[in-house]
Amino acid sequence: MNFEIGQSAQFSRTVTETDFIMFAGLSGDYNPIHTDQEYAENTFFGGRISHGLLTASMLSRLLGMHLPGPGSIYVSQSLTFTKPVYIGDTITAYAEVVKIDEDSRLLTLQTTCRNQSGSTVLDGNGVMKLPKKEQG
Ligand SMILES: C[C@@H](O)CC(=O)SCCNC(=O)CCNC(=O)[C@H](O)C(C)(C)COP(=O)(O)OP(=O)(O)OC[C@H]1O[C@@H](n2cnc3c(N)ncnc32)[C@H](O)[C@@H]1OP(=O)(O)O
Repeated sequence: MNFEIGQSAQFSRTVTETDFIMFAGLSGDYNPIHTDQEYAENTFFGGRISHGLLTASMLSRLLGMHLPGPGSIYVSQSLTFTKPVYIGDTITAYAEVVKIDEDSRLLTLQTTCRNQSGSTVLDGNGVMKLPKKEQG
């Protein structure tokens, strides 16, 4: 396996209102904290916040496309949503290899998402199974 402890990858994107609407349609989760401005403004959060799994979907892209990348499959992912994500926030998803099990072809990555202020909004660990050598 051509991976090493400490190897990392990241990318950033800005969350839009369209993301909220499309994710609500895709998932069927129309929770008013995401979809109803008036409702959300009257909560502790002061406005609509991202679906937690919309933010987490950035990890899917990071692990599936970058590290370990295409051909790998998700085995597990822990998620702690530490701060809300708002429309217009620029989120950086980051993954770092923390464990390599050559025999079982399992890679464990520490995964975080941070906002433009550097605050962690999501934290967890992902485990990915790598394809056999002959599969790529
Ligand atoms: C399944 C989907 O439909 C729902 C989602 O995906 S929600 C999106 C993902 N989650 C988040 O974005 C949460 C991010 N994390 C946080 O904001 C905080 O870590 C926390 C609020 C979860 C916990 O903060 P903490 O300070 O440790 O805990 P408190 O319990 O003291 O809460 C702080 C204030 O938050 C208010 N609050 C909690 N839950 C709700 C809620 N469902 N709606 C509105 N407000 C909520 C809580 O009232 C506290 O405010 P208070 O003035 O102190 O009472």
